[in-house]
Amino acid sequence: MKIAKVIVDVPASTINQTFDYRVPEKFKDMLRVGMRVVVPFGPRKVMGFVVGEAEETEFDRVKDVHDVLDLTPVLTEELLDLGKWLAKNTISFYITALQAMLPQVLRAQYKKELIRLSDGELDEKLESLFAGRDVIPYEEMDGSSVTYRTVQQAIQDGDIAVEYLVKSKETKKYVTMIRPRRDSYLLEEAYHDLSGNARKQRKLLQHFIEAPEPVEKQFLLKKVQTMGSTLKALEDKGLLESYRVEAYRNPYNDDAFAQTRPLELTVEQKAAIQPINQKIADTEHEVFLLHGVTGSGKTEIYLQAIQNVLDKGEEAIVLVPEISLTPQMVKRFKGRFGSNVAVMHSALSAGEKYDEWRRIHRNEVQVVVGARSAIFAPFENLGIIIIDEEHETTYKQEDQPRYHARDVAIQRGKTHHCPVVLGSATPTLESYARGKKGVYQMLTLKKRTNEQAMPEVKIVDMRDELHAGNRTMFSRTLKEKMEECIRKGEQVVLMLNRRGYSTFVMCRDCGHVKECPHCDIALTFHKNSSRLKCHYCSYEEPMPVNCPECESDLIRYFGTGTQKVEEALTQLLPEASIIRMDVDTTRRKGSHEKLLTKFANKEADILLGTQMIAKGLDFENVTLVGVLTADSMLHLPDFRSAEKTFQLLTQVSGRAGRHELSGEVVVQTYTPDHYSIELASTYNYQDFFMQEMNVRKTFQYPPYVFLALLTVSHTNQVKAVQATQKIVQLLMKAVNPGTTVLGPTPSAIPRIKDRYRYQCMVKYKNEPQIREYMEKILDSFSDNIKKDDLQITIDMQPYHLM
Ligand SMILES: Nc1ncnc2c1ncn2[C@@H]1O[C@H](COP(=O)(O)OP(=O)(O)OP(=O)(O)O)[C@@H](O)[C@H]1O
Ligand SMILES: [Zn+2]
Ligand SMILES: [Zn+2]
Repeated sequence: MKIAKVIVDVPASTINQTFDYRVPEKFKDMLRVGMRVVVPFGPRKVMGFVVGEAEETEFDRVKDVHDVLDLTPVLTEELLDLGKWLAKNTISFYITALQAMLPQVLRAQYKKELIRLSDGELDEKLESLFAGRDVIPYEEMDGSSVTYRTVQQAIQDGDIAVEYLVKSKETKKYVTMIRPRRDSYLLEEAYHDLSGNARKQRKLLQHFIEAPEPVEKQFLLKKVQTMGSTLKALEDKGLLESYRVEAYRNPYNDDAFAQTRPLELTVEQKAAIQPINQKIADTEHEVFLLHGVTGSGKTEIYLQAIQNVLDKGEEAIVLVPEISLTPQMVKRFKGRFGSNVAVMHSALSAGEKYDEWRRIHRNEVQVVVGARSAIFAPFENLGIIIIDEEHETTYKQEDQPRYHARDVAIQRGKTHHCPVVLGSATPTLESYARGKKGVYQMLTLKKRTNEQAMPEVKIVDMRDELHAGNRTMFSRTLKEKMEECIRKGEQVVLMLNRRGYSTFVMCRDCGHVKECPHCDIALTFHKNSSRLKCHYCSYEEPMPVNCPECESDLIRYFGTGTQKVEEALTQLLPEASIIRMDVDTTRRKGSHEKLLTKFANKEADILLGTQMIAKGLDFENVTLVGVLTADSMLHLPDFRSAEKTFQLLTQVSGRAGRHELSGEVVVQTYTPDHYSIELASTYNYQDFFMQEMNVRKTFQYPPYVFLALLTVSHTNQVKAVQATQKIVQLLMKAVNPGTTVLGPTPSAIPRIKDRYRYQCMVKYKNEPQIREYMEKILDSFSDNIKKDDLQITIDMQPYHLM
């Protein structure tokens, strides 16, 4: 490569373009498109991606590429193109889009090191460079007589490695291995020659006489219970040698998963998988919407379709929502495909994520199961993309680039000519409408695989409870059913629908609510520390003893936290054992898994939790599901609140009676007549869809229109309003007559971190140039953004209208 076209890591509006850099001789043969480089940019050196190459450049003064960070490209040509598409669609910088596709380790700050892998003799100059050390800073090479060529040769020979050290230090991991340098009989001779005092040395030799295979140093030292110096003595005698190898951090022990075999599909499943298999066989793109009730065997369809793809020598991406990426879920995929599966989710450390990514990058696995960002897995022969629980809002990224994984999946599916399967018991209105129109091909599973009816749902009106003198948070029905269930030795799942609820603090005398001084939102009470915290800016203060307004001491916290429910539950059913699962009890790594295993082993009668227990869990002994507050989401300022309520109730009801035992559900609510609650209780998706579509039509919301949300923020309220006002005017002038431009309106949270927030909402049916308008707006405000600390965020597919 002579001239590299580079996208530099400087996110500013004028810099969505490539810059030419000359490739110095030493990099000419190895530099390729898709690698990361370090280039001079103004006075600084910055990271960049090589996105193209040329023989010559039209510019006179072109600087040199300073350094190359990768030995193989980290982004394929397809991903480079996808990045361009992503940037354009989400109105982001190209560099931001490219960064989003890589694991964090490759995005962060870096420092390079040379690592010695071999204890054998190196090139003379290299030897003097290392000067007895195992690791040296890369820069030392620059001042030395060692050529780049020599280093590259040594890397190829496996004698040394280049390592990018990230601030977090979580890059590759190396382990030291020990192996014998002599044949067994020679070791045996040496064994007898050793003096009787050298007991540990003899033990070490003994080990290799019995088992000549290389073994990890740590393991060996532990086994023989000796120190490195003993080992060193044997190395010095030329009997053993040590060397370093790269180790993957595999968070899952693959051997621990019992192998599973494909199940004989039911008639319904067969009918559903057939069209998918056809597209796989024909190498054709199509989007399928797999609409199957909970427990209808969608996952088994995914597994078998993936098997087909693997048989064809191709690869598969499976997206599952973060919270259903449970050990149970991992087990289903690892059980079928073993170590051929990489798992990517946020609970992994940066290093673990990087390792999983590299296993994909090096074609060591063919299947990835992961949360949202796994959609960028660097596979080159994709045969299928599956999005489970396609209705989950976590598939939308809420930072730049604000993409929806579904759109990215479809884009990649088109490029790779492969099917995309969207699965759900409660598809989004958008997807279902597309299914009805034939844009997506609809596949339906109406029955559970166990042929059981869906669990019966009983709605309890909590107002009646109050009238009858029951002031607890448990209805009489729920209490009775829980008692009965536990008596029979079966288990209960209790969900507290907390979204929209928080444990805020209010004065009973004057009604004063403690708010964050920097954000217009109530502070949340944290019982453990007895402090009030803001969830938007991390502000905190101690819980007041008296009301700051009226001095009354009747200041109390309100709302129903899981802790509070647990306490009440213990009073109600003192003999029942409870596992509480919420953000607090699952913060530590692995605790989520531990709690679920405990429940699966029937070590508790009741699993009490927030939304996180509604999804994907499959316990055979659960026969009762209780929902404490079905309607707490309904009153949020969100046009999807009815849809989300319907989805959540359906999902959580689906946890009961999934195996031999039949199940029951009790839903407590203050609005029993709301259609989302009523229709969820009869599993009537069709009617819900029709009703909700009417609502969306009346109020002009998706899927009838597209939305774009601009949020403007500034520390000065007037400036925020004025800028928004101007944006509204600019847009009004540009758009079609059928398009609505709303604003300026204060955002649902009007102030965060002392910044006032106003918004402008665009509702449109057909605006082919809407993205250009948005870019123009950003351009016209670029001075205010740079110099006056104005912020404008644009979301082309808003989910949080906050
Ligand atoms: N063909 C089959 N024969 C027998 N059992 C099956 C079959 N397919 C799936 N199952 C079993 O039925 C249960 C439910 O299946 P699965 O979890 O795949 O459903 P699902 O539609 O993905 O459920 P959910 O949407 O609730 O997560 C599982 O225990 C699974 O092992
Ligand atoms: Zn008061
Ligand atoms: Zn705050």
